[in-house]
Amino acid sequence: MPNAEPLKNIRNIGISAHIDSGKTTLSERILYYTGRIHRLGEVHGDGPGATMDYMELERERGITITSAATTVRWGEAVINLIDTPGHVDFTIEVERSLRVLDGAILVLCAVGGVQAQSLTIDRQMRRYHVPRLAFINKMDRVGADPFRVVQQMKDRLDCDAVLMQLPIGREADFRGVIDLVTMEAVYFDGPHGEHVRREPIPAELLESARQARQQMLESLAMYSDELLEILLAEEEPPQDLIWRVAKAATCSLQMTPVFLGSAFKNKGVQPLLDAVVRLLPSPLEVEVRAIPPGEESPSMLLSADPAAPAVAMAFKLVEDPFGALTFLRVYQGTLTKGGYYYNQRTGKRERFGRIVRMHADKREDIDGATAGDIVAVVGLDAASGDTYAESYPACTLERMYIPEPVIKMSITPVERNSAERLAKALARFRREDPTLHVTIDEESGETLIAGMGELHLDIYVERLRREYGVDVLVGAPKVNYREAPTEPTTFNVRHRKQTGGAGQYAHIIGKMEPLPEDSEETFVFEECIVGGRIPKQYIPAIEKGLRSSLEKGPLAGYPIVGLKVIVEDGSYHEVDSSDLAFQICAQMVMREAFPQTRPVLLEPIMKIEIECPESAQGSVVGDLISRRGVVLGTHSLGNIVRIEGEVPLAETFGYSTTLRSLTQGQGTFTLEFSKYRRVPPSIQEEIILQRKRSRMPSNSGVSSKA
Ligand SMILES: Nc1nc2c(ncn2[C@@H]2O[C@H](COP(=O)(O)OP(=O)(O)OP(=O)(O)O)[C@@H](O)[C@H]2O)c(=O)[nH]1
Repeated sequence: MPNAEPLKNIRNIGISAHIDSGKTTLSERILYYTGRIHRLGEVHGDGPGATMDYMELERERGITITSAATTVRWGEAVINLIDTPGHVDFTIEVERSLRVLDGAILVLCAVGGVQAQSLTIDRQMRRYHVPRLAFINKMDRVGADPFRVVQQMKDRLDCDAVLMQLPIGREADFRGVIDLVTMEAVYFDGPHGEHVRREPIPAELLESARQARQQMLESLAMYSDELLEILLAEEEPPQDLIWRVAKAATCSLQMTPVFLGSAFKNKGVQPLLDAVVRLLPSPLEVEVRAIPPGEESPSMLLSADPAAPAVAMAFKLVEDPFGALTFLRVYQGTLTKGGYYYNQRTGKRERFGRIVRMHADKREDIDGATAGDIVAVVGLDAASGDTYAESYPACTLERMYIPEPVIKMSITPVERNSAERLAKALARFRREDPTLHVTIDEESGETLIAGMGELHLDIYVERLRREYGVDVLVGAPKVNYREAPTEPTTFNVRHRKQTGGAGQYAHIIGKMEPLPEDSEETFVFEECIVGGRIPKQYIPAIEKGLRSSLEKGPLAGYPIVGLKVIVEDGSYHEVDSSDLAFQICAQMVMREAFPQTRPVLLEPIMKIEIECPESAQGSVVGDLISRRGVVLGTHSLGNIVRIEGEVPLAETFGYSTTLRSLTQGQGTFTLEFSKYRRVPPSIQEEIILQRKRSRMPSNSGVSSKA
């Protein structure tokens, strides 16, 4: 029978955070304390590696590349746990996970505090309205300061972070936590901290615990008149009221409760799991709306009733030696083994022959799953974000936000006979990761891969070698520039072809202008033709002709963005006008008029965050400025400094090598696409010249630099 767990006991949570904050180590401890594994594997070191980093590459590089999913039990609760990567280049994994989860744990380093990726994760959690707890990890490290991290959460994440615990001891002396709700000291005994021991608070900490509790209660009272009145009457609030108020404020995203620990030193994990159950919502408490057929907005409220028609969303595709696995979140009704369900994108009816519950890379067969559950189905022909339902058309769930790629590079198989394996591998990666784009360069015939950053593409090059035995030569990374208008212009273009056979006639008059800088659109088409000067039937052909010309701009063949075209007038011929004639005329409009808008090249600007020893700050900042970068802020964290800035993507290739040498290997950085900005004129000329050279035929006798 489908999952018999009462929905109120299910928690679907993700663990997300900045690189190296300890998500995988925390996941490992959770698996251990919930009895899913009986041996702790460390992310680094010579052991077999952490269970959740099951890909060999993850074990070697000690990083989490793909989201691993697993289900654990904690008391009465069933927790579906997704461990997500911390690298901004794998943001799609985080997007995907947060999209289908009901709550999250935001892991922060007690030393590093709020770092670049924390900001990205925070934005993603808000985008998908995901309530979250914060776990300040690495409390055992030198320089651990939870109060500074809480203040950073308030300042940089603009969230009401409320400490629910106090540390007992600091750094190497970190021994446990004080539970400010129950006012108890909590210790973690045994070789792996598996025995939780609650004691009275040590006398020397009692006063600070009382003050911290008062601070916590006053913060919570902002969300509850009932609690406020009790505090004003100077009475002792009941614990269940404190938890109830904290849960309501957390689920409404008004507050972020903060817990402390050291996953590596096996401290603080069990109270965090208690908080997941107490403070994060069950699927019953999360309102999910779907988009009815033919509509734009999610107006259809889904029901958790197991008897309602099934609705589920595919959020992750993984192909492994046993076949294609599609991870699904069930939003309504029940999925049953052997049942048939329709893909709402393709309309195809598919049989769910095998339904499994996942534990990292192992699978457990089940007979079905109900609303709220996260399971995987074997052998579906799905794409990330697809909705499945019992009928067609039934509804679709909102699509995920898929960021555009900002960098591309060519890949050429070293051995000609591996071309087929290369194509198969890229098709698989593409299905799993919609932010990976694969195209063929029309001029060179090379295979181009495009993604979210150098690391994102490097990982795929490495996976090609390891998983498919395909070695590739990688071309220099190329920046996805854009071409944008800077001034308005008018146009009056006539297309007439009267040679033998059917003639062609089309005439379009109008204007084009730049879109506002902050516009989310890349192209807007409007028409305000009166009196049938151009019959309405030809308007779609005009738009089609204009859009077909956006792909290659006149400066250097890059896509055109930020353009608005308004067709105001024109004329047509009863016999010679046609869709084709107006489509050709529209292409002529772009060829003739767009250059008059004084277009410029735009380049992707990356948000960069660097952490390095204070002693290297001068040389790191100097190098960043030499890359046309700007420093937006620096924050001192003891002997480490965090430098925040912006830098053109084109100036960041190979930056990891430079940073390593500038900081004797101590520096780390994250790069995340921020916006497009105009290229300086001198560099624009150079890019256009290079582009022209690369397009010249090789026997042109003109030497072309690499
Ligand atoms: N001192 C200390 N080190 C920790 C703690 N938790 C994790 N680490 C170490 O920090 C490093 C990164 O840990 P991971 O668990 O891989 O971090 P992650 O966030 O999963 O990393 P990515 O997924 O690659 O972003 C490893 O060397 C861990 O052993 C902790 O509580 N204290």
